[in-house]
Amino acid sequence: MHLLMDSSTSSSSGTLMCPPTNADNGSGVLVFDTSLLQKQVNLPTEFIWPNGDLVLNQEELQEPVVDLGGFIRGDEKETARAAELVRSACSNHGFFQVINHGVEASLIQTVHQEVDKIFKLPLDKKLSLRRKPGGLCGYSGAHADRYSSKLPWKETFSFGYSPNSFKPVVVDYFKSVLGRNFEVTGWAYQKYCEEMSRVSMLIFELLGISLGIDRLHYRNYFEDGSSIMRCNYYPPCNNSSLTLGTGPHCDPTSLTILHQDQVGGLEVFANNKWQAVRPRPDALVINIGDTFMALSNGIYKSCSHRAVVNRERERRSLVFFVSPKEDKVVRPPQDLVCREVTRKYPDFTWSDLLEFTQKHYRADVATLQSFIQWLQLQNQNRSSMSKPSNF
Ligand SMILES: C=C1C[C@]23C[C@H]1CC[C@H]2[C@]1(C)CCC[C@@](C)(C(=O)O)[C@H]1[C@@H]3C(=O)O
Ligand SMILES: O=C(O)CCC(=O)C(=O)O
Ligand SMILES: [Fe+2]
Repeated sequence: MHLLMDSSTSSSSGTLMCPPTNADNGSGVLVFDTSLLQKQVNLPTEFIWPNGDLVLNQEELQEPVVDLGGFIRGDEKETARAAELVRSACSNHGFFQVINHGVEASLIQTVHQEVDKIFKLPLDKKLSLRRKPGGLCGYSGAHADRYSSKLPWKETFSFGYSPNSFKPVVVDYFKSVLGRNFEVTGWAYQKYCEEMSRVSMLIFELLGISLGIDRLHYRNYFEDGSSIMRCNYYPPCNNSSLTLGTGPHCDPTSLTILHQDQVGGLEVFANNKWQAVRPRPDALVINIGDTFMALSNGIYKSCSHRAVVNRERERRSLVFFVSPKEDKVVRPPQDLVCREVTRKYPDFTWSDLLEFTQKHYRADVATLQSFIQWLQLQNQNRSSMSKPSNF
């Protein structure tokens, strides 16, 4: 593999050298060079994950496939049936697939093809698009600019989307970072994000119905939300059994809408074992994130999942993460709290949780619990600072 490092740092993998690129800490940054890495026999230690995270999947997840057609048409019986499937999936592990969602197959196909235009760019061009420290938008190779162990075997390209903008924000982003040649690509992703946002609103309505609260409650709450779109590219890996494309984690966001190609690799930890999500070209995979778990007072689950890599085949996935507007308080509706008697999580904002995952904590399976503890500590410190001192 080919980790380029600064000359003052030695690597376990025998790497090429380049000047330090991380101006912040001057320690040098590993570079995920896919043209070289596939030729290497041994996997560099930076990419090796602990055995506990690598346990093989045993079977396929039996998640419901929810037909949205009847709900979109306003058919009451079919809506009730869809809501019941959503309720049972979300009370258990938080994963389900949706079909007849109204997103054109040709649009999904186009955005998958466009992924290659980004990841097949020359390495130096991709590095010039790298996401800034503490930020989320841009290119990342194995997250090597942020971490030095348990590196994910993937490249990502991420950008923001907000539903109520009057400007085509995605097109503008593509044009500004990649130039005019990427205007068409930008439009494909703009349309895809608009469609994902539309589907997310349908799902929020179904979630409201399934929880027996005002059906528009979550839909209205997320109307001015903020989203992150991420393209994932997982190159083939000779040592695929030692590494992971995305390590075990719960999404810190509220709702995730994912489309994976036919290679497959998404796995969910449910009923005490890893289970594969079968790829379906016509379906979108939906899962509940930590913020929605808090918004449902813990009734709906955000569950651990990961992406394994393939020995022979490259894999692509498109992920749309939905979150509330940054400063909006994350608090479950009163109806749910009354039913459950107690609040499971304190109030927080998405902006606090986002900052936690970008500055203080590497998102994993315990992000929400760790964040709540951190928040409580911050609040204690703040209140002790504001108390009059007796010395
Ligand atoms: C708030 C976020 C943190 C991550 C990007 C967004 C949405 C999901 C998060 C992530 C994908 C969860 C898995 C681990 C992670 C580090 C990754 O492998 O990409 C996460 C993201 C991140 O911090 O980049
Ligand atoms: O690529 C996948 O299938 C999973 C990616 C994922 O879980 C994520 O990006 O949060
Ligand atoms: Fe995820």
